[in-house]
Amino acid sequence: MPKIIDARVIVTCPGRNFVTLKIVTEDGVHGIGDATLNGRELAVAAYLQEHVIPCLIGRDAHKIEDIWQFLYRGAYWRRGPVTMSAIAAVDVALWDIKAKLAGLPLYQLLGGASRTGVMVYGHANGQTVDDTVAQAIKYRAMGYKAIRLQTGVPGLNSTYGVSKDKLFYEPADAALPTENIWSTSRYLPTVPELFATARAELGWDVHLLHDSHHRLTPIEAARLGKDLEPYRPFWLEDVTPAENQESFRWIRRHTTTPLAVGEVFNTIWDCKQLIEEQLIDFIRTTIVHGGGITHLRRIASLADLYNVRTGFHGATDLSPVCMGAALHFDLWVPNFGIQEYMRHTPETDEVFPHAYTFSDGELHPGEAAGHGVEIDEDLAAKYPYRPAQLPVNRLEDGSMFNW
Ligand SMILES: O=C(O)[C@@H](O)[C@@H](O)[C@H](O)[C@H](O)CO
Ligand SMILES: [Mg+2]
Repeated sequence: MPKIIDARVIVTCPGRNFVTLKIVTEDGVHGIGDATLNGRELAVAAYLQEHVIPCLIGRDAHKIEDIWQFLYRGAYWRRGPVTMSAIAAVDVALWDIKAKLAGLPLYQLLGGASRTGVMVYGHANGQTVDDTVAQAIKYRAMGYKAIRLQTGVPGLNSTYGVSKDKLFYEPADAALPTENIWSTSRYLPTVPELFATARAELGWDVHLLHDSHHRLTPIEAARLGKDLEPYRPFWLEDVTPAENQESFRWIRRHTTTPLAVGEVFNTIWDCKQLIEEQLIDFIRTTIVHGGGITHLRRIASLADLYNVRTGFHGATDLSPVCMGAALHFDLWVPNFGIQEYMRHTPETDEVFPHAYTFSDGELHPGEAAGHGVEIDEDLAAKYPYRPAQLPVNRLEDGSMFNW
């Protein structure tokens, strides 16, 4: 058996913080998994270091399912983003090892390729509608077949998704949370205007998406969905918080705009009702926050029964390790929808050399054995951890709101 003899947590900040778990077996094969939880990185690092790693030493790296169940059931305290990100890191590192030992790219172990490439969407953003559409035109020229449009809201200093960097967006911008101001009434009219201009300029041969970042009530979301129907969006993302899964019934009753949700979910229990009642069209939970490949596979299989497709989260805080693993999953999963692809900084790409490549609006995980992503530990050590938290939002009258 490939016995686990060492496991270590690597925290590095090549432009932003990433937590990576490296597991090493007796015969020298190693695997890595992403454990990054934006703004709460060290909680996962400590969970792994103090509570998980001691349990891994001496185990058979091939027993992925048994180790998953051990960590999930064995903790007694189930679910939650910290626990599930830690389990995901172990799971992905073990899948990496298994595929390396088999000498195969990971997607072959999952069931082989179901498609030739993974359609991705880019994140076009700008202060004004015209700036955003100009960015979208650039994405189109780069070959993207799907583009998410985010624009500034007149009268608000900043809003989710709008930044000075155009290929990546980094919201965790300070050691303590930045305070933003939010107004739903100012925001709501901007999106249909953005989509009308985008359709006029870009035409219909491109998928357009939008993220409301959990800021609407169900009935406001229903209104936005109806207003966008003429522009045929690919999806509206995270329109309302989903702790109460039933609330999506209200949106569903009023609009045919497809709905995507779930980047903050961490288990199948967060989306069971949403899927079984067909209240959503795309599930966004990704490998690192959803318990790894082993658990995501269960979510995707349930979703497949109800015509819900995958649309994994892929912002900059999901490390190249998560992206690599997600792309193997995407290439295989029968009910694939789309994959978010926000590029990493050149420094991040250097710390995490990877086999995945982009061309013609699609990513491909590559043919390297394993998931195809490595970490350069010497380089990683040159970028020490920097405290950074996500922003918060207040309404114009000072009330705390969802960011
Ligand atoms: O869809 C997305 O990419 C997001 O909603 C993220 O930008 C999200 O805000 C960050 O991943 C939070 O860490
Ligand atoms: Mg989002």
